[in-house]
Amino acid sequence: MPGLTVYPPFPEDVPTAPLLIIDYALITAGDEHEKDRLFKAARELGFWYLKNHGADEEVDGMFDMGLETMRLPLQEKMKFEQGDGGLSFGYKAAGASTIDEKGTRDANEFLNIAKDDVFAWPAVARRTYPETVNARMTSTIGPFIRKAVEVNTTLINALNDKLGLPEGTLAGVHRSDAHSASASRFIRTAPEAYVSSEAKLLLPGHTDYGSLSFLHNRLGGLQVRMPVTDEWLYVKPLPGHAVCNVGDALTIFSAGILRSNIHRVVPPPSEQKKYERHSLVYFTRPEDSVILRPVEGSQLISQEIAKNPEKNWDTSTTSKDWVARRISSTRAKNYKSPEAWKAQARGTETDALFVRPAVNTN
Ligand SMILES: O=C(O)CCC(=O)C(=O)O
Ligand SMILES: [Fe+2]
Repeated sequence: MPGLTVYPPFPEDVPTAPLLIIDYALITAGDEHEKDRLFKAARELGFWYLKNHGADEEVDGMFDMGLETMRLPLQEKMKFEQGDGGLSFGYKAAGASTIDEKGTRDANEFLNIAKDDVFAWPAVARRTYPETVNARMTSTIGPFIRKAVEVNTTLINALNDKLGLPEGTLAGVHRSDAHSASASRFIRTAPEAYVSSEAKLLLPGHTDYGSLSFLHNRLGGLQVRMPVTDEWLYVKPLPGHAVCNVGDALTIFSAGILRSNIHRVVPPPSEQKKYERHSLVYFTRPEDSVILRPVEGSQLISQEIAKNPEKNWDTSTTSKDWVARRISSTRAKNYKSPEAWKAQARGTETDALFVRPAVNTN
């Protein structure tokens, strides 16, 4: 059975998040007004829809490949389990992650495929994958990853311009031939989880670890937490539109100008609950050895740093370690205590991470 290529009706009475629709064709044509709109979306909500991205066919293929892989026997999939060491490449079984500080297990299966393996194919750069992945490496996964890299690079270059950075500054820390944690992720969540999930959360509130995410949904469930009001609103899937969002690394590179917004996944709304949920993301993450701190060369970023002297945006952490900390700390096997979970599993979602301890003047 192919993936769910139709978009089941989304209920009319459910409030949805007001994401701007950015036209990728205008961005590639260098339209300054559209680039301004992209910059606005990346600063204010950190999420936007992207139309005319040209990846629909590749996305359909990835949904089929993802499902073929998920339908393999669990025992087969477990041969490719991602492990507990902080690398996210490979298969993650349902229940292998925690979704809250009590250690409640998640209900999602993931298939994460490293960009480095796709570009190195048939050589192995990071790890091996199930046969269903190997069989489609050239026909499906390669074309999708190349499109996703192209789209995210174009958006990153547009943001680079609007931040007033010298040309190619951000692209220079996201070179596609350098090793990074960049990867595609296919997610499957069975409808039983919508009722059995203790916390009624499929993915807890989080920010993405990397720079830019290129997400494809057919079923509702994704929610963003609105700035100011803190209200959780569904992101309605729109045919032909990707959902893009800023991750922690772009927030740090820009000293907080770009917004890595908190989001989560809950069961699909009303009638949509009868469907199994599948989603597909491509995460662009910085090169492994890049230290996460504001980049130099932009007046806008320097001014932002000067305006907020209480924030220390220099994490002194490489991208590789940043991602590893966030991934390994949510593995169920690594669960220690509510305090440890809260301290370790979060990124920019605790602004506190970047606030220097108050100086005691008493
Ligand atoms: O499944 C979705 O809609 C979102 C997934 C997500 O936020 C993630 O994998 O980081
Ligand atoms: Fe996410």
